[in-house]
Amino acid sequence: MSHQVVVHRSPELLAAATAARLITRLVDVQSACGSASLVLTGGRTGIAVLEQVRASAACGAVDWSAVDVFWGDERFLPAGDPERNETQARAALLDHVPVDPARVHPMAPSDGDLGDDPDAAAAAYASLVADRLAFDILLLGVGEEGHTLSVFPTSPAVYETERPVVAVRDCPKPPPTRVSLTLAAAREATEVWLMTTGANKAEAVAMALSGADEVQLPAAGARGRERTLWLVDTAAAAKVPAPPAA
Ligand SMILES: O=C(O)[C@H](O)[C@@H](O)[C@H](O)[C@H](O)COP(=O)(O)O
Repeated sequence: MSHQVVVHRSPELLAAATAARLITRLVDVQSACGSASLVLTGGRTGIAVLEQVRASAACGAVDWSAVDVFWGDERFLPAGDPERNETQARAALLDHVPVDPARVHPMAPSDGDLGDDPDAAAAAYASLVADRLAFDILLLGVGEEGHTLSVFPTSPAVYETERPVVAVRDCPKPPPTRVSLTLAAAREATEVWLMTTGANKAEAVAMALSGADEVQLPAAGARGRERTLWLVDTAAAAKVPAPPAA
């Protein structure tokens, strides 16, 4: 399965163009299937795209009541904590579109019914998504050292092949405790979109697109069943090897 790379001239253009792409893709999937499943991520780029979806004149073209919303990973913090990916996604988009609350599936907070137990939160989410992993679109960010979701190089999570969702501890990117889909679970998605900007990501992007091993560069293991799309700005694309001359 090859991957597609789309380069935008700036982070702002990447966010706006990816938002337009996401709206169009959701509309197309809903036209064919009536509903759509979307997995959100955290991080600056992921949230900026959601903000641009909300700002788009085409936002209302999506039947938001027929979108099933999931998260690829979550910071294991109390409900409403401003650092939670859910909190940021709600502020950026979900609180401003008519989603069906029953179809929005956040990962458990650290102060919820499951208690301060990330393993229990991971097991509960694994049960929820077990037979729903064929997500239509799974959005991902990419870290400087090549992490994606909350799967970091050489971490226990990167070796996980049985469970679709795991607890992550001692995460190099704060906060240290998280809940995350595994790469194997992410690969069940129909389309995986990796979105990142900035010169500090150029090395990770180039390594991922040059066949790096997923243990050392987890983003390299993020592939969709039908499509893997890298959405980057010029700075993040700076070290991507030029395609061979036709
Ligand atoms: O919870 C998180 O932080 C994200 O899941 C993480 O994987 C993020 O997407 C990357 O670290 C990129 O973040 P930036 O887009 O802010 O660089």
